[in-house]
Amino acid sequence: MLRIENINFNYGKNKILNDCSFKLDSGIGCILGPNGAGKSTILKCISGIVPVKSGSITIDGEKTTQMKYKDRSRLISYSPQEFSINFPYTVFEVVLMGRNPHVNFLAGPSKKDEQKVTEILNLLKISHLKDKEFISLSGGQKRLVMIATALIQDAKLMIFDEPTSFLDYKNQYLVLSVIEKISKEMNKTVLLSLHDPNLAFLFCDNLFLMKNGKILSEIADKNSVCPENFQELYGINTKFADIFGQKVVLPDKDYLKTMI
Ligand SMILES: Nc1ncnc2c1ncn2[C@@H]1O[C@H](COP(=O)(O)OP(=O)(O)OP(=O)(O)O)[C@@H](O)[C@H]1O
Repeated sequence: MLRIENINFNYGKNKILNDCSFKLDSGIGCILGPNGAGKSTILKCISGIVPVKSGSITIDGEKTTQMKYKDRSRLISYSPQEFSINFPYTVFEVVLMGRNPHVNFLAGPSKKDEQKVTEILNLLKISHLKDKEFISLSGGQKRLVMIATALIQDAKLMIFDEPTSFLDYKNQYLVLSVIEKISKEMNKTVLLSLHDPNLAFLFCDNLFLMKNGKILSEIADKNSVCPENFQELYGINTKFADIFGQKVVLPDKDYLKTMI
């Protein structure tokens, strides 16, 4: 499905992405890595928000870098880490905008598009916010609305940059459960970034470990990730456990004490 081959990206003279390659065939893939590793940058490159300097990005064999904006928007949705909307749009209007790639410019959104907004707001349990102005919402509520806007775009590949940031304990699980449900039931491929490896173990099929603008391994089955990988990635010792059949990682507290 998604193939990233040797992509490079600079901000000015600073090399940010260095020959990154990986592939994601289906399901949910997660990029894990320390602050500043380049996670947001690579997601922006794949979404076409920023242009890659060299290398190739394809979806089902089609080069996305050469696509027109509207064609790419039907193929890839992108939910950013930060968002700002200054106009007093309601939540309903903001989510409806997610349908733009499918809407005929002259006819405007249809009743069916509006129905989809209601469905997605119900799915994310935020229908009570529908008439509120987006700018009046809390950080976590805004995050849920932006997730709804991405989901309604109905793209083949859905990209979410830290979809759990600002969300409370329950809503982190709710959002990832909705993403997982949509990925499974509607056969969507998802690429996201997270900071919590336990959420990644719980919801994601493949992990891509990223450090200093490089993907450390091209394909990382989550079952093969081990404490050595986390030592290389974050420079801390961790302990892995199996709890109720679920892989879990915890930092080694004795090791943490040696760091301070
Ligand atoms: N607009 C920009 N101009 C210049 N440098 C930038 C810009 N955006 C990001 N960078 C730099 O690119 C590098 C990678 O940033 P990026 O946001 O991709 O990392 P990240 O892994 O997503 O980090 P975090 O986990 O902290 O969100 C950092 O060194 C950052 O300072």
